[in-house]
Amino acid sequence: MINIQHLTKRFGHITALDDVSLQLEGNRIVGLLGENGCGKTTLMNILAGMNQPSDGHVEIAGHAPGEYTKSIVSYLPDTSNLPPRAHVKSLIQYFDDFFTDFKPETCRNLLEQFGISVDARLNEMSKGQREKVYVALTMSREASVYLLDEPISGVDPAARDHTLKAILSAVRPDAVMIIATHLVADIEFILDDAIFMRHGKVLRTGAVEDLRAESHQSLNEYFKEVYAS
Ligand SMILES: Nc1ncnc2c1ncn2[C@@H]1O[C@H](COP(=O)(O)OP(=O)(O)OP(=O)(O)O)[C@@H](O)[C@H]1O
Repeated sequence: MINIQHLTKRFGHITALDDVSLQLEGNRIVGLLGENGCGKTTLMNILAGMNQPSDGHVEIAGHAPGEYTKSIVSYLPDTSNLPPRAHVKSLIQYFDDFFTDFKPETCRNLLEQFGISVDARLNEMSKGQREKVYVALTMSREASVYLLDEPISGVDPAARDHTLKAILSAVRPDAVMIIATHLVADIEFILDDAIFMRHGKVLRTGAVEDLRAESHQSLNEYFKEVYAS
């Protein structure tokens, strides 16, 4: 589904991504993990068609990121550009007008599970509630690729499991979902694969089950060990 070959992204003298190659199949949930500034958001932005590679090659379902891939990629960026004064119901309408694969009923259902009224305004909500609105909107597209950048960092720990289960209930079975996060302990139970990044490079990649078996520890413990060294 996603083929990345020798991808490099430079911002002036900063190399945010350095010769990254990855192949990601459908029907997988992938954790994109690593320290601050290691290139996770840059990679997501390139896959979402919001930023251009400096070098290398990216294909999603056989197409370079652009108009077509935007129609099959549902992206939840780490900072929202949705109008803060908008009511949730207007955002549902906006997504419905803009994305042909958007399912308003799925969105209302998710919001109900999160206990969020469609009459509420974004700027009247807490950070965690706003994140849940963004999750509901993003997951209500019948996309082939879901890109979630820190989707639950503002959600309180007690509600994270519930939010992640709601995400899982909405993801299309043949889709690939990439979740960039620092919250490895909270999220590892839903991951099939993990990508560890450092300084713009892929440090380690593999099935979470294999990483746990090889290291004899949880993904979170293994993650801490790798980044402590
Ligand atoms: N528009 C930009 N202009 C200049 N440098 C940038 C830009 N975007 C990202 N960078 C730099 O590229 C590197 C990677 O940033 P990126 O946001 O991809 O990291 P990240 O892994 O998502 O970090 P975090 O976990 O803190 O969100 C950093 O050194 C950052 O300063």
